[in-house]
Amino acid sequence: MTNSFVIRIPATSANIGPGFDVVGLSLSLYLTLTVTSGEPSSVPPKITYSGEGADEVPLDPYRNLTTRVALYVLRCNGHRSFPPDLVSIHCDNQIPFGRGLGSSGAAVIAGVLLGNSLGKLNLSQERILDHALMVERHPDNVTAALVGGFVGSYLRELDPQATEAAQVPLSEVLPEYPPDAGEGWGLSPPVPPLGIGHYVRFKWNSSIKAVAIIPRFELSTAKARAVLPETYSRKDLVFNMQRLAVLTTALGQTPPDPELIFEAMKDRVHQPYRNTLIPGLPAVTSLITPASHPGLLGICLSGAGPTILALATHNFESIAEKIREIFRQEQIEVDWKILNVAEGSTVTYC
Ligand SMILES: Nc1ncnc2c1ncn2[C@@H]1O[C@H](COP(=O)(O)OP(=O)(O)O)[C@@H](O)[C@H]1O
Ligand SMILES: N[C@@H](CCOP(=O)(O)O)C(=O)O
Repeated sequence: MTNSFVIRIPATSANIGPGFDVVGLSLSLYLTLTVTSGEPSSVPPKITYSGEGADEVPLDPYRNLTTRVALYVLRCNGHRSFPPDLVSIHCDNQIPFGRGLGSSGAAVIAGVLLGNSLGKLNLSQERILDHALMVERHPDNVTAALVGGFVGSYLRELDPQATEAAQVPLSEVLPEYPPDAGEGWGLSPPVPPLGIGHYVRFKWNSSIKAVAIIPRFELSTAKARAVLPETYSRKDLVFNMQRLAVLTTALGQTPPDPELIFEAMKDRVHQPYRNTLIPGLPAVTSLITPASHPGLLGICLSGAGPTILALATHNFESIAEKIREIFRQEQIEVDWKILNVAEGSTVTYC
């Protein structure tokens, strides 16, 4: 007899301008896993992909990010490997890789929910987040992907022992080899400390949609983090905090105030440093305004980029086409999509 369940995770846009590593917004593009169990066997589960990333993602369950995370969760909770009756996992992916739309955060949440379901672990939402934060160490994408909506989160300051447990290198959290291939496999993985991440959902005015303008090139989050400085001036931090404090309420107000939101989506902590990696970004954020494009509320880099996120209530197409024109001047082609704010992740048993 076969059983199956479906895991669905939304895309996310992190930062929304000033909220670097703090806020995230879930968006209506999805990573969907269909997981099938059947007769027990010693053969590893078969992984297949369709959609975004299908031609580049590893299909070996000991190398694929989602299944490695699932294995990590299983091993933290007393299961050595995948259950023998796990036959196949099909991933249908709408979230483009390396574009700042939270593909890796979605893959990580998918992995934690997969491990939780396969091991019948019944982990609380808080514990699910703890496991995800051992892998993706900034909370903005994973929290929004898990709970949905417009979300602010912080990492709790841990005691020295828990800090050590939460700082082990990713290669130890997610070793890449199969169970019989090395000494390290016998060791227990680092179990997440309790209550690493905490979050709150902000209100969101439902007339606001997100236009994602997606350049046709990838930029890894790691590379876009490597260009950021270690320290900031008080002036720049105050600039961002003032705007973030206003933004988290302004996007829930009716009607949304374009002038207030446009200024509140400005940033001095990450976008200026990422300009060099995303030709066209300075022009996009300075040339298109609510005055030039009625309906526009604000523009920011989505996550670590290169996608641009324009929040708007109408005139979506003209905003997107203007941004396309600016990128064309830099010889960069884009695709664009009008997205809604999405609900959080779901697991549905068939
Ligand atoms: N559905 C997925 N399954 C497996 N690996 C994935 C999946 N989505 C993303 N990844 C991995 O994450 C990488 C992209 O992560 P990252 O650089 O953080 O960009 P993003 O902004 O899309 O999260 C991909 O190149 C791939 O290695
Ligand atoms: N706060 C992070 C967000 C990265 O998001 P991603 O979708 O680009 O992975 C950052 O700005 O580095």
